[in-house]
Amino acid sequence: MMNEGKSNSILVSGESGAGKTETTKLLMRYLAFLGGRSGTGGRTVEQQVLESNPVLEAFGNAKTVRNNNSSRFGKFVELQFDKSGKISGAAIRTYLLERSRVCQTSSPERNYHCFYFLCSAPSEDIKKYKLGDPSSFHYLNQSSCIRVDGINDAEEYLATRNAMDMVGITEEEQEAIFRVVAAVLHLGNISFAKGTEADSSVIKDAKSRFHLNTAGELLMCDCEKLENALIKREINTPEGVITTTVGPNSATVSRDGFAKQIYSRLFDWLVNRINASIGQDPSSDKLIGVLDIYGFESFKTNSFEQLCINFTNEKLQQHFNQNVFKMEQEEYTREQINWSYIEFVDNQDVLDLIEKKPGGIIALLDEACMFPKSTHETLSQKLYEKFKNHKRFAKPKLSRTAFTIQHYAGDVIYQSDHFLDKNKDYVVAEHQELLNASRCSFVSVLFPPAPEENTKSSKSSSIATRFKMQLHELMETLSSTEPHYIRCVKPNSVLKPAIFENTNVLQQLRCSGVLEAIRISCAGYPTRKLFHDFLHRFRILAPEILKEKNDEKTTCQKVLDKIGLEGYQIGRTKVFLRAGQMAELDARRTEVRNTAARGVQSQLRTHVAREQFLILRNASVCLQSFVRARLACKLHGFLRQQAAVLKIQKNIRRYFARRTYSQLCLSAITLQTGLRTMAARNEFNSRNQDKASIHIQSRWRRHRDNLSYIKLKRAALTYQCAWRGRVARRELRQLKMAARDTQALKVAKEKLEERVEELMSRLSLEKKLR
Ligand SMILES: Nc1ncnc2c1ncn2[C@@H]1O[C@H](COP(=O)(O)OP(=O)(O)OP(=O)(O)O)[C@@H](O)[C@H]1O
Repeated sequence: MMNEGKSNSILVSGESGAGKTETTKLLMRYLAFLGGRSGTGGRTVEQQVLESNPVLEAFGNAKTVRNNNSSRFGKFVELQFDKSGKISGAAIRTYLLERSRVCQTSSPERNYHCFYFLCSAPSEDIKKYKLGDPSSFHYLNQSSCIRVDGINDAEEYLATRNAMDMVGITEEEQEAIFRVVAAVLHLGNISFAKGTEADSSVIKDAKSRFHLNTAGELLMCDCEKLENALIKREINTPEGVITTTVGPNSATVSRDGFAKQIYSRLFDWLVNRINASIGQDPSSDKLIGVLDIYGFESFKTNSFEQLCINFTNEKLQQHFNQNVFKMEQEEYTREQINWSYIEFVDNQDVLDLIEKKPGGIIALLDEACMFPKSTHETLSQKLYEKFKNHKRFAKPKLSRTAFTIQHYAGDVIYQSDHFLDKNKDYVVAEHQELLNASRCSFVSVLFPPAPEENTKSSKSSSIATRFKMQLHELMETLSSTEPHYIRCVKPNSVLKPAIFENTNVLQQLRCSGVLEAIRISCAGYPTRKLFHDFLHRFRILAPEILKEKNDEKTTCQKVLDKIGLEGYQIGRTKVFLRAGQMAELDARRTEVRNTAARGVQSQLRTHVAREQFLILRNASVCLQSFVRARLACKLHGFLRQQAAVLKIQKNIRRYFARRTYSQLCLSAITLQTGLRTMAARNEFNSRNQDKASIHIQSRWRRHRDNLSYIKLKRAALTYQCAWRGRVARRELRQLKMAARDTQALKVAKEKLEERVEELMSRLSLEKKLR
């Protein structure tokens, strides 16, 4: 798409249950991977598109005979790309939701998944919406199939709510959505009985009234008005508005119509809401559209929906024929290349039969809807009459209302019984007014007031015509894009893996024109390019040939010869290539470009790497010096800290040591003092004792010595006295002898006398002292 500058579309087709939806999901995932924006904040467009699938499947898919998860609506997803090839926006367009399923299901089919999911919701939700087992609701219990293998309704309910969160549907909106879904279920349980007057009806019983009131509460509208809207009709006449009543059957039809309208509007709202939250890119001019539309259907009983579905498939088949066969072969002829024409089955006549205006089935159906007196029988008669000679139309032998159309995929018998009702697309004015006046803004938005002048035209609008117009628009979109086809083939009808029903598979391949498509792609030239475009793209494979001054055709021929391709053809203005040759040329071109790119890249990378290296080196040197400075600072700080710590430790230790020492000293001194005091006291005591004993001894000795001295002295004195007396008497006798002789003796006599006296006084003194 980016190379060619042209939008693309992928048309996924096949029978119901062949795998279209699954293929579409894989495609979307692949495109999201290719064009996704990684790393952007929030949810990307592609994520939101992928996450919208569970929401649309919950409300638009149902179990059918052919597929447990059959899409009951068509879907065209438009991925918009910006100039850089990234997804910049997306839009989902849906086509013709099968409304009748809301009110009518038959075994073994189911109604839309969301009803069953809601009935398996957590108990608080069940209580809030006054729900119960699915089999208690008329819209669900018409079929005996309530559960489907492989679908866990309770888990799916939570998954759907989760997906709603993802696509940006708020909690209040989700609450309102499920309230409306529950209201539809309750509406279905309202039964009517015949009223007292003719053509009138009343609410059948208390149970029906309960459901009526619950539906009214859930839709937040007046219950009495809801009842009137179901059993009464207002008719505008020139004289004024007349209110009439309707019988039970008409009331039931009115109820079902009401429920279908609500559900289809809810579905449209969901699609619009998802589109609004994904966002479009108005500036985008390139898109890839993926079309997943309901597959061809042929049941036992086929009705209006099957006609629309098969009409769509016919349209798509024609698009396929146009692109693969008609246009292809026309171009071969125009370009005058060697070609033998391949036949194919053209389905233009079936399309004319259905959509031609005037005179096609849809036109006749619309016409019949305009006449109040038309019935399905009159419609059938008209069809039989009009197409009695049409080779694609037939009347089954024993039926008065059925008709057969020979589709490209086989004959289908349609029962026209409900064609008229199903084709009418108008909202009963009373229903419109009632819900528009709802106290719930969500419900009133679903039913905006219809403009006065449009009321008439909307009454007459038909579903088939609207659908035809939608398809026409779709075809126009597809025509402006490069189409790609994916044909899904259903291997078996028992929905089991690894079983291939060969006849069935072959029939599908034949009907969808795949066999002819294979023949044409084997024999044909799927790729073609204008000479100029071809040379512009592939000139790099042979640049020297371009230097020669030849015309474009010859240059193309020479380039292709040089490359050595075989089997191609040169037309008048274009080069026609066989399947795979373009890819081969592209591969060679890519190789040449890659080699050149590698040279440029290596030079550029060297330059960039050197620049980066220098920047890196400077930065790293700067960083290193800074880091080193920081480390040195840190080390310095650490060392300072360590020194401080040591100092503090030293001081603390010194303090503690000193304190301990002081305490020790004090204790020692105290101890020493005590001991010394004790010793001194002992010494003192002993000295005192010694002194006392010495004193005593000295006193005693003195006393003893004094006594002995006194004794000695006395003795000495006694001796001395005795001696001296003897000596003195001897001297006295001598003196007396000398005195007698002389005077000297007289003096000596006197001296001796004095002496005797002195000694006598001393002796008396001593005697006194003693
Ligand atoms: N590629 C696949 N791999 C495994 N199973 C697949 C694949 N494609 C389809 N199936 C199985 O087939 C079933 C039907 O596929 P899917 O819903 O895609 O069919 P469909 O063609 O879209 O049908 P319808 O037209 O009814 O919507 C899937 O539920 C799945 O079980």
